[in-house]
Formats: sequence, C-alpha cells, structure tokens
Amino acid sequence: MPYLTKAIHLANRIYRLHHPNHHHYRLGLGLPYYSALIHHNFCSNSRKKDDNNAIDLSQYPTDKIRNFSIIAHVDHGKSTIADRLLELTGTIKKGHGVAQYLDKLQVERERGITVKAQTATMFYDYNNKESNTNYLLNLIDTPGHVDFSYEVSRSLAACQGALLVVDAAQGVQAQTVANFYLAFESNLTIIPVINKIDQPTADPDRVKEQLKSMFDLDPSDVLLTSAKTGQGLEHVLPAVIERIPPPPGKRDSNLRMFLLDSYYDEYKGVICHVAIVDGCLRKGEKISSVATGQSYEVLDVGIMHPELRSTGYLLTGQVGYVVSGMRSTKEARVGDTLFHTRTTVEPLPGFKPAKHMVFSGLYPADGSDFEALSHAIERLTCNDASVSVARESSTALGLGFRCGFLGLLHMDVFHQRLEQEHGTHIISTVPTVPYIFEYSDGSKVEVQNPGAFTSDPKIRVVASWEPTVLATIIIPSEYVGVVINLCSERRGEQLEYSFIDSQRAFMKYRLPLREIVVDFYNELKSITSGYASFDYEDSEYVASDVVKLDILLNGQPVDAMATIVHKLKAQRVGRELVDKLKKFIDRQMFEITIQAAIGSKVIARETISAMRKNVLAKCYGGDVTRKKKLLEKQKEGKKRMKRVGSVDIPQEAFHAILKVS
Ligand SMILES: Nc1nc2c(ncn2[C@@H]2O[C@H](COP(=O)(O)OP(=O)(O)OP(=O)(O)O)[C@@H](O)[C@H]2O)c(=O)[nH]1
Repeated sequence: MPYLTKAIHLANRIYRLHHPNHHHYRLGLGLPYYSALIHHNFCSNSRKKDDNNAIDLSQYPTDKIRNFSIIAHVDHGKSTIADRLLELTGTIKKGHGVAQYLDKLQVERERGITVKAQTATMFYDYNNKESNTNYLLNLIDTPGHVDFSYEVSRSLAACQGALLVVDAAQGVQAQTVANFYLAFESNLTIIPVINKIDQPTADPDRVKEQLKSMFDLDPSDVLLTSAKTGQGLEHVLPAVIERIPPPPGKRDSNLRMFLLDSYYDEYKGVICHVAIVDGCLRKGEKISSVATGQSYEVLDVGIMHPELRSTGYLLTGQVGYVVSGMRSTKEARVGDTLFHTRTTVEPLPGFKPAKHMVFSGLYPADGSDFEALSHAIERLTCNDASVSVARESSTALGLGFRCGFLGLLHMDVFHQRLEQEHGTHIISTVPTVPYIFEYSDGSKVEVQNPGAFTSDPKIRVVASWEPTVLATIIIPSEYVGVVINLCSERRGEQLEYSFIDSQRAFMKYRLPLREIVVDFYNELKSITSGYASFDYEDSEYVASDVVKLDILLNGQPVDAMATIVHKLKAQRVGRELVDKLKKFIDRQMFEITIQAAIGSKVIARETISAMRKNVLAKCYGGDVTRKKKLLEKQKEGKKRMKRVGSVDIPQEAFHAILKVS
C-alpha cells in the first residue's frame, strides 16, 4: 500500500525530529534484568507497604516493572481508561468524584482534553496459573491533540509499551495514525485496545480490520473494552505485564536519569519527573545536570501514587519525582540527563526543543497590569516550557510579550490558563507564523511579527518563503468534496487520496501553515459535521508571494493589527478586517476612517460617522440612576479600551479579528 510506505517515511521523519538519537536509549533492551545486588541493599522487608504506608520499592527489580503509556486520538477514552486502571489497582478510590484524575488542570477538565502529560505509579497483583506476583506499573497519560505531540514523544521516551486506544464507533482517526507511528518508531510494544464497545454504533470488527490494514496489527491481539461500564478492563493490565518488556538498564551502572518534565510547586519548589535509566538515586546524594553543569542535593525523591509519595530512593527502571533545590524550571531542561556528581556517564539522547508554529503578542488588557502579566507568564512558562517568550512593545498596546506556541489550541489553552489560574486579562494579537524574507540589501531574515517587517522604503522584498505542513485528513467518504474545496481555498496541494475502508477516505495535503493556524480545524469540523479528523507535521518552507497588510485608523497604523497574508488573499482579508472593526469600534465624537493597506496602497476602507453630543442625555434624560449605571459601565469599559491616536479600540475588536483568515 503506497500510503503505508509513505506514512512510515513520514513517521520516521517526525520521530527523528523528536528523538534525534533515540536508538541509543533503547540499546539496553534485552539486557538481563538485575536485581540481586541493589535488592540486598534496600530489601529490609519484602512487603509492598509497611504499617506506616511507606512504600518499599526494593522489591521491584526491573523485571517486576512495566512502564507504559496510553495513546489515542482525542476523545477516544485515554483519560477514562487511565482512571479505571487507577481504580482497579486501588491507586484511587472508585467514584473519587473527580472525572479523569490525571487531567489536573482546570482547563483540561473544562475542555475535556489532556494538556500536560501526567504520570502515576500503580501496584498490581498479577495472578496467573503459576504464581501471584506483585508488579509496579507506571502509567504515563499523554495528550491527544495535534498541538501536543511534543508531549507525547516526551512521555514515550520513558516507556517500553503503549496502549493504542481506538473508539469502537469512530475507528482509526488522523491522530491514531500519528501516535501509532510515534510509538512504533520508538520500538514500543503496542497493545491495540478498542474502547467504547458499549456504544450502540460500536463496530469493533470494522475497527479491527482498519487496524490490520493500516498498521498490520493482528486482530487476535486486540483488546475490547468499555471504560464506561468496565467491560474488558480486567484484561488490560495482564496484557501490559505479559506483552510489554520490562525497562532495560543496569542497576550496577552509574546513575543515568532522564528528565521527563518539571513543574513548580509553591511549597517544594521545582519538582522534576524522572525516569531512572541506569543505577539508583537516594535522598541526600549529589546530582549534576549534563545540560547546565549545575549540581544539586537530592532533598526528596519518590513516586507519584498518584500524589507525591516520598520513598527516599528510586531504582533502575522506576519513574518518579525528584526535588533538588532547583530555583526555576528553566534549570530543569526536559530531555536532560542527570547523574551522580563526580561520575562520568554517556548522556542520554535529549529531545529537540519544541518547535514554535504560531506566534502572537500578549498584552495586558489594562496597561498598568504589565508587571502582573509578566509575573503570570513567568509562572506559567515554568510549567509549560514549550512556550517561548520575548518582550516586545506596541504603540497601540504598550509593553507586552511575543510568545511562540506549538499550535492554536496550545495558544488558546495558554491564554485560558493565564486568565483562570492567574487572573490576568489579556489582549492577544493576530497569530502569525515565521516567514522568511530576502530584502534588496541582500539580507535574509525570519519574521515572526508583522511589526518586524521592514518599513524602510528604500528596501524592497526580493523573495519570501512561508512554512508548510503535511496534513493528514480522515473523513467519511461523503465529505470528500467539501474538504477538497476547503483545502484548495486554503491554498492546499493534494498529495494523496485513498480509502482506508469502504466508508472512510484518507487524504494527504501540503498546506501553508498560515492557512491552518487560523480557524482551519474548526471549519473542517463544521463542514464535516464533526466527523473529520486532522493531524499535521511541519514540513519545508516554500516560496510564496506574501505581503504585509496594515490596518489604519484615521490614517494611523495599528501595529498590533498588522498581519502578513498571501497576495492573492490580501484583498479579501483586508475587506473582512475592515468590516469586522467597523462592527466593534463604537461611534466617537469625530468621524473614524478604517483602512486596510499594503504599503501606501489602500485596499479596503470604511468610515464610522461621528456621534451626536447629546445622545446619552437624550436616551436617558429623566432616569438618573440608569444614567449613572451606564456611565459606570462605560468607565469599566474604558479600562478595556486601547487608544490609537485619538481612537478608542475596545478589546473585543482585537479578539474579533483573530479569526480572519
Ligand atoms: N460510551 C462510552 N463513553 C466513554 C468510554 N470511555 C470514555 N468515554 C467518554 O468519552 C469522552 C472522552 O473520554 P476521555 O477519557 O476524556 O478521552 P481522552 O482520549 O482522554 O481525551 P483527551 O484527553 O482530550 O485526549 C468522555 O466523555 C468519556 O466519558 C466508553 O467506554 N464508553
């Protein structure tokens, strides 16, 4: 099947981007699993937990450990399955009252998506015919959305296997494909799980066929579950133990610890999630970082069960947390290797830093809140190292930040977290992608901000390039026509078109990144009644005729509203922006002209006529309280206005133009 070869090739590329030298990390697979040596040092008792509920990890040599992840297309039930497994092993109480335990962030609960990958350690008594053995299982939950594939690959680095969860009614979707290849190329054992078999529209046999034809997964290996009713879940952990190999690594080697993730805790400081690849780590020891060269003392070490549980040590193959007096998560570089100070180790292959696909300016809605915003961004990026932040200033919005995100959802989630978790009100500018421009003076620059586009009239743009993505779209066949229209309207080039079964089409497109960051996914969903699934990976830059589109209010350019668009679309986008602004900017005491322009050429124009002075008095002449209320409201509203020249622009105007593509 040509698709399969191509998909493997693409997946290889994604994988290499994320795991430049990953094969070294997996080299140890198949090594004998040690236990005796260190086992002696720690094994003072053989119980899992003593009377004080302390956890004795020493009874889990690597052959009693399994590290696995759950990967799936968004909404196919990863977090619910994770919950059920945590309940099944007694890690959390049944009906703990909070749906999806591992989705801790408020935004995750509200949007029902997983953003930050979380880890939990479970203890499981496995009874087979021969014996009853207690295992330590580390479950690493991963995000499902396209924007967060960086987190998925990070999580997979600590695993030897993955449950590939597919919805029994929806079948294989775009991210199932992407996630499968991420796991496959990481040499993980894949356990296919068809979930939601309780649904009336479930068709597990059809999904089994898809798994066979797309990934060559044997139908007899597939587990059938309903995370809702609990049906079939009892087979999941036995399959994990029987099919997934234990972690490789040597206990008698020098410590090598892989830094998976980190976050900042008010009380404990920086908490690092780590996987012990070789050796052991104990409280009180000195560790150093390969990336920064800094050394620390281990103040606390333990497992996530699912809350932090101090154990005093972690052994080879185990996954847990370390507190070591790091002052900021900037010191905790994801993918870093930590080792015992004064030992020499071969660093583990790290990760490629997150690639920022979308940039936007973030400004305080109220100019005086700059410090508060700065503080909130600092705190939030402590927990989300995949956001890049640089200071910038705008004539319209004052001091702010230019932030780089993995994608639009990532940007939305970041905004929402700023508001919810830190109480900040922000104005964000139109998202842009990084373009490359070659100017007539011979210079070639990457432009992440339309404001940085040269304004020197003596310098011309000689050539420009824009980033593209390779997009995978899976849709029921009846939507093929509308999707092809949408993609060509978004300047897409079809690369492949085939069927994965009798009802579903698979399409591969090259699309300009600019075209998908602005509302593409929503539109795709809406024209396909929600049935389309979509995933993308970044691809090369291609030559493209793009121009800077300025918005002027009474002749003054509003830098925060400038955007870079393809020449062919400039006219339409300019018209739409001007129309939207007209709707949102209130009449003021004077006439306002709104213009969209490329250089000195105006391509769209609207005017808002002046307000008559006594309009307020006329409307509310007699009623003093209503008038007062209105003035109060207006005062409140003023706070959320930005002034350019003499024109007040409400915050909503900035929001409204975000979705013009
Ligand atoms: N009927 C049915 N619904 C299920 C089942 N498993 C999960 N769900 C529901 O499907 C929805 C999505 O489940 P999640 O567990 O949040 O899915 P997810 O894959 O973790 O989603 P992300 O975290 O966003 O990637 C929720 O409303 C669940 O209650 C199941 O077996 N049967």
